[in-house]
Amino acid sequence: MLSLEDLVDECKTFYLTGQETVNSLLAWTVFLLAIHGDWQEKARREVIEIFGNQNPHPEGIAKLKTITMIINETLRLYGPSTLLVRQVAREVQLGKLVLPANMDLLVPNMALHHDPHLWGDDVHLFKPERFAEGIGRATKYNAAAFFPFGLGPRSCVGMTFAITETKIALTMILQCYTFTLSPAYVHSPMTILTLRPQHGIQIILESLHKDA
Ligand code: HEM
Repeated sequence: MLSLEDLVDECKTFYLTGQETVNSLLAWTVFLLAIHGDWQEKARREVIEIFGNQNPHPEGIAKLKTITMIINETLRLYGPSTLLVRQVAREVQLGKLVLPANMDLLVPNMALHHDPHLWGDDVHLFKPERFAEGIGRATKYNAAAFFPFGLGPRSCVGMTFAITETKIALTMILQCYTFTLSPAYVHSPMTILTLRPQHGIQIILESLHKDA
């Protein structure tokens, strides 16, 4: 049975892992769409086609193909989680290496997401079309090429919730505004638990509805 302390710990974990991560993902997605106006337009066209100016609903969210590609490409380039931590339970052979028990193992998913051997020479470019045929095709079915939510039995329990939340917020932003990057923006991604823009992301919003 969970003690009160365990319960409080679980609530803190959900707050921390659930809030900052989605916040970062949404911020980086808006940033990338602000500098890639063509993808912003494609995303808006899809949103208007599916929802018009109505609030997003579950059936429509399931149909958002372009937005899904954009979110995956953002998770690849600026995934909120930059590395996973594991502790070796007992001595184990991993390829040519022998890992002793209790060793801390850092698995840098961000390095793999930026590896030109896995993604090609255009690895640093924002190209959501990589994901046009889904994650399997984009990674050539290599599970170690893309795992923004971790891998294995301890992978993120909030993944579907996080992606749905991001889609809802992004849909509502795209329905109301066009946006560009402010000249005040200084590019400086840094990791404090999640990958964040050190100085924030300054965006210039223009309302799509004259009376808004
Ligand atoms: C874009 C958003 C998110 C990203 C990129 C993300 C990423 C991750 C990663 C990489 C892990 C560790 C997996 C591992 O060690 O293999 C994790 C674990 C976890 N995440 Fe998320 N997460 C996100 C959103 C959320 C949300 C919204 C929630 C809850 C509402 C959540 C709850 C958790 C919990 C409870 C764990 C620990 C699972 C365990 O240890 O069994 N995450 N997440």
